[in-house]
Amino acid sequence: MSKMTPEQFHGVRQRMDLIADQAAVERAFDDMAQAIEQRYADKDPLLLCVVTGGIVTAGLLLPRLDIQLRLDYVHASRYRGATSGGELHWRHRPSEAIQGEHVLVVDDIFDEGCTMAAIVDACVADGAASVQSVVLARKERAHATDYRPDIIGLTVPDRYVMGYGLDYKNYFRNAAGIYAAADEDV
Ligand SMILES: O=P(O)(O)OC[C@H]1O[C@H](OP(=O)(O)OP(=O)(O)O)[C@H](O)[C@@H]1O
Ligand SMILES: Nc1nc2[nH]cnc2c(=O)[nH]1
Repeated sequence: MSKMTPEQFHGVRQRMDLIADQAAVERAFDDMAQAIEQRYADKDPLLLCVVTGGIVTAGLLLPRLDIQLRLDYVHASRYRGATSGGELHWRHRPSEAIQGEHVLVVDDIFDEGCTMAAIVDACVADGAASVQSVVLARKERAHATDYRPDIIGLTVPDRYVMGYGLDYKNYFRNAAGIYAAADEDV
């Protein structure tokens, strides 16, 4: 995994713009959790975290959910440390575990939408009883698919965003807010 120098890291941090502060993001998580509880109270869903970016979203949702549920993960990535997407690479697809389940796919962002659409299609192909999705953020842009997530925390501008699990060149996933990279850094 490639590294940034401290000078590069601090430069990106100084230039980035705040999109949603910690309080706004935490409120979005409360709303997402409420929507999930309403849909899945009696369904014993299988939450499917999309690694890596979805880890923080799943981790902040789980303790807010007071319902019977289980957790598994898929690992599918298009960006792989870059700021524009490419082909989807599957690294973990738990096909057998998905058969007959009410699956809720959990990810950090719906941008072009290709990643989520492909994961949802894969779950259907693997025999899920139902498949819905939740994302922390949806980008305000035209998407490359007709598929839309069922539950969306925040809408963010069409800029490269980071924080709360979203990376910039593998860094900033731990930022406690959602930030947009400056044009010169994208
Ligand atoms: O809507 P799309 O344009 O398809 O992009 C969304 C995907 O991009 C990011 O993953 P990425 O491929 O960067 O991998 P990561 O989870 O390791 O960050 C993000 O976590 C979503 O899964
Ligand atoms: N970190 C990050 N990952 C993405 N994947 C697709 N779009 C984005 C984005 O704006 N930021």
